[in-house]
Amino acid sequence: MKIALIGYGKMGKEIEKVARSRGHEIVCIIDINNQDDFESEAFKSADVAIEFTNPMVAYSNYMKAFKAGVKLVSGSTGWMTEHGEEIKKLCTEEGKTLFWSSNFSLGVSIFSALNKYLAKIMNQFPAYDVTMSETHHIHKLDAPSGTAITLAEGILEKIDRKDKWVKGTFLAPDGTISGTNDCAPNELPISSIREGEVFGLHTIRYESDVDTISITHDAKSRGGFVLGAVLAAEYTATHEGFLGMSDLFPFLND
Ligand SMILES: NC(=O)C1=CN([C@@H]2O[C@H](COP(=O)(O)OP(=O)(O)OC[C@H]3O[C@@H](n4cnc5c(N)ncnc54)[C@H](OP(=O)(O)O)[C@@H]3O)[C@@H](O)[C@H]2O)C=CC1
Ligand SMILES: O=C(O)C1=N[C@H](C(=O)O)C[C@H](O)C1
Repeated sequence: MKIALIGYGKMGKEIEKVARSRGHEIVCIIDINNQDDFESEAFKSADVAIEFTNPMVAYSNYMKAFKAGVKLVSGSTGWMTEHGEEIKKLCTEEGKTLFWSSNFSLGVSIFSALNKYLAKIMNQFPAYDVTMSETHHIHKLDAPSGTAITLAEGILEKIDRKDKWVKGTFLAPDGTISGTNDCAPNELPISSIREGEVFGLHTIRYESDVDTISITHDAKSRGGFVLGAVLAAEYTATHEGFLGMSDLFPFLND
């Protein structure tokens, strides 16, 4: 399969290696300095482009790839709130294709199914309140993480006494703390910590007066995200529309 890369940072570079090791050809690499290449024949020849950039530029990259007629896989986070509905509509009603996930790892897909199952149980036990926390490396631009937002949406779907997630405390790389976890009973706070080179740590915690139940996913490397993105590209080559992990792993759907 012919793959183009958009964004050649931490994820883009690892995806290149895994894609080549699975027999794919990298036909074009677009980074911040060669934006004209969206119009190149090499880019247009790709079966799929894999995009990992940042919250500010992801949307405009999608528009450029759609214009070039190239299907997309993207893991960029932080753009959904502003442009999510428009992009979904372009894919469901106007023939464009984007496979997007806030987290491409199989482990997080399993964790996400477990999260929803636990939330469904905890809906019956109001003595427990739920909070979330996520920890990532100091270079990360968005907070809360895209994964934390997706997990929070899974909880809100199942727990009737919660109807919105809110930003909780934020521990910045320089050690300063801002924000608060004090919130209304209907709100689910997500704390964010930025330290060192942490790949991605997500915890969901249910707490009563007498005990705590918590579940955690801890990424040991970027390997899971990278393999998942390449598997998603292989899937996207033969599928259309707005795609996600529930298409790739339908057996995990509830
Ligand atoms: N869904 C998932 O499983 C995962 C998602 N992510 C998300 O993916 C994104 C990228 O992560 P990561 O690779 O770690 O980030 P990096 O900052 O390491 O890489 C991003 C790259 O994109 C480049 N870039 C900036 N602007 C443009 C542009 N307009 N067009 C093309 N390239 C551009 C950057 O260049 P420069 O440095 O010069 O600005 C940089 O090389 C983030 O949003 C992160 O949250 C990350 C891991 C897993
Ligand atoms: O920026 C990262 O590194 C990651 N971003 C994604 C997110 O925002 O959830 C996925 C993963 O946790 C790594």
